[in-house]
Amino acid sequence: MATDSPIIIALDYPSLDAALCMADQLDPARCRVKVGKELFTRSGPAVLEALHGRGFEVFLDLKFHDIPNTVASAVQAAAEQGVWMVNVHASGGQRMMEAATQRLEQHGLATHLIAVTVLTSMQAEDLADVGINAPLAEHVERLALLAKQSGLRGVVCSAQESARIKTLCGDSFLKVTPGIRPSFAATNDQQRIMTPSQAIQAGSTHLVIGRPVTQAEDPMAALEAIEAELEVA
Ligand SMILES: O=C(O)c1cc(=O)[nH]c(=O)n1[C@@H]1O[C@H](COP(=O)(O)O)[C@@H](O)[C@H]1O
Repeated sequence: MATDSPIIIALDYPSLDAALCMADQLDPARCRVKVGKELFTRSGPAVLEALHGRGFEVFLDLKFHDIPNTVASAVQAAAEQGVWMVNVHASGGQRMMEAATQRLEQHGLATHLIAVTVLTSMQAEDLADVGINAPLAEHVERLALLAKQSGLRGVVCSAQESARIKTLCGDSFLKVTPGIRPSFAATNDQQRIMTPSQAIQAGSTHLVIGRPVTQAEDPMAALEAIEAELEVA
């Protein structure tokens, strides 16, 4: 079932049952879902089949980062399982991203391939620790442009960077933004955050939201509060 909603709910759970318990409270007409490293490592492709069977479009968030051929093959494997979106780390470089893009094209696979720029949990000091002394925003811009030049459909970035990436890479280049914190939610380990409506106004095309919904006492009420906030924005 396709949805127009920009909301992607992160199903960060340690088991298939726990993830499906949450998915069963959600409506595939009102959000997409994201399967990340913990859930996929525990449950494998069965979780994709179960979510597809319930009508959800799935973002498989495994953030591939390896030599070009290995990443291209992993992206192909994800796309052949019918996922709506899959991602790689832009810092894997242009040849890696191009190999993945070309592999999808060669096999006629329509899955959206996007690249992580700088994780939303990171700040400038964290980049400096790994030898990147450019200002954080500049490094995000560099990686977004590299992803675009490599034929990718968009990036994962913080909503704080969406406006600048929109100017540099255009409206149709996807800006998928985690680190979304509605006014009622805790920050947790995220650093570069924005509210849902601020993020959309800044040019984010998709909002990745995990704990503010999945750990809410009433997850559907939390999702509805976010939808209401977006409608009035
Ligand atoms: O690729 C991602 O989805 C991602 C990239 C990033 O820079 N930051 C980030 O938080 N994420 C993911 O987005 C989700 C955010 O979840 P919450 O912090 O619970 O809303 C988690 O599943 C993260 O793995």
